[in-house]
Amino acid sequence: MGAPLAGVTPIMAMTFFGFSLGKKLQQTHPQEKLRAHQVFIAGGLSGLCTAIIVVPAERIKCLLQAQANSAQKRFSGPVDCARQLFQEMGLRSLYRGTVLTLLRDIPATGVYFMSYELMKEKMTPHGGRVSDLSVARILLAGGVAGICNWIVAIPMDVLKSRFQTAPESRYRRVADVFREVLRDEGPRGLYKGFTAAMLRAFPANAACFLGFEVSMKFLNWLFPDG
Ligand SMILES: CC(=O)O[C@H](CC(=O)[O-])C[N+](C)(C)C
Repeated sequence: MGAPLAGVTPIMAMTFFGFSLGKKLQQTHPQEKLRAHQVFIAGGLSGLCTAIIVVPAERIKCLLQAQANSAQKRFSGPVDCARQLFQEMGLRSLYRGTVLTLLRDIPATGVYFMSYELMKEKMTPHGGRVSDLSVARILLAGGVAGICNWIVAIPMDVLKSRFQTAPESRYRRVADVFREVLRDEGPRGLYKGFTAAMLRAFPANAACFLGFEVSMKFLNWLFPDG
């Protein structure tokens, strides 16, 4: 539990940093409202930026989860796992699964932020301000964004987890893992874990966006000109 929790904070910080950078790069002035496809692009950039933390964090998480279900204990914990991977094959081993993570997170994070912004806009009363939305509406928008994110992310997430936990020699290319899942389980195999991901997605992301909005309000109150 400790390791995933310790990983979530920098990942979410990087997620929101990448998104805000993606928005700034497309705006001509700070108040400019972006169109839906521009919000998607900003989210995609966020997915790209987070890969630097997400890939090794998930490689370690997936290996430890796989080990928990087997009799053989190769790693004593996350730090030992990182150390062993690095000693064996350097950064290349820690960053195994980068392509699949990018294929998952660039589109999924684009959809994540786009659906959140669209939901907030749709729920804003005519003539009202998006920034005045109630807590319940922010929770709803965040929860729906989490669901949309996972609908897009799940197939690549299934492939990525398999790829990251397999012995180095098992798959030569990313396409090999895709072919294997389709051959053994059919297209349904790409949606393994769908229900569990959905059950977690709504509350986790509702809370995440509420935390983000509250922190932003607090920071804007502390530094009104910042
Ligand atoms: C795939 C993933 O980590 O999704 C995040 C939401 C969640 O439920 O964990 C969102 N994001 C990729 C934007 C960090």
